Amino acid sequence: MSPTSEKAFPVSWDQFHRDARALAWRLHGAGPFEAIVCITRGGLVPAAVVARELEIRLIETVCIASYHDYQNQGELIVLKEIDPKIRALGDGSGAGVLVVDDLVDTGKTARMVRQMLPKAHFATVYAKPQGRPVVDTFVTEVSQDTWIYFPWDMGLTFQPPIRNGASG
Ligand SMILES: O=P(O)(O)OC[C@H]1O[C@H](OP(=O)(O)OP(=O)(O)O)[C@H](O)[C@@H]1O
Ligand SMILES: O=c1[nH]c(=O)c2nc[nH]c2[nH]1
Ligand SMILES: [Mg+2]
Repeated sequence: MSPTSEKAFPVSWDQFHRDARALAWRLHGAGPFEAIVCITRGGLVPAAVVARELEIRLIETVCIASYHDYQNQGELIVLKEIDPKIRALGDGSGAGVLVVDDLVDTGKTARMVRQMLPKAHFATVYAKPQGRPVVDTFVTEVSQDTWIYFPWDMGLTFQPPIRNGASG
């Protein structure tokens, strides 16, 4: 993602819950899934909603960080690998495993997890065009020059009146 995204796409908790539930509806016909692997930290929230809706109770994490400095992507760091018991599912291919993240942007994070679980089903709530080919199921696409603002990263602040020069 470029250091200064031109467009902002702010998402409230309510909207995120609706979108994550819409993702669960789409995934309902794509399973069954034996386990969820969520890509932390962003994948934790949609994974909780999807796990509840699809009644999946076996949840694993793969911990990857790459946006160390706000909108600048750096080196991908794997802080925790997938448990070998989960990697062994589907004869070691990841078949029957659902990988969940909040979004794909460049697709680098998802591609790295795909190498670990080649036949897993990849699902994100939001997708940008560069990352879209890496995911099997998503809910909403936004343009590449949009930054998605998640509710866990935001707080309530005063908004100046539009007439005083507030930007959209
Ligand atoms: O498609 P990409 O360009 O690889 O970007 C997408 C990834 O970036 C964000 O994670 P981040 O590295 O910021 O860590 P976090 O989930 O802990 O916030 C987001 O949650 C995705 O996992
Ligand atoms: O909060 C975020 N919003 C984004 O649009 C994005 N892209 C990569 N990582 C991201 N994190
Ligand atoms: Mg993430």
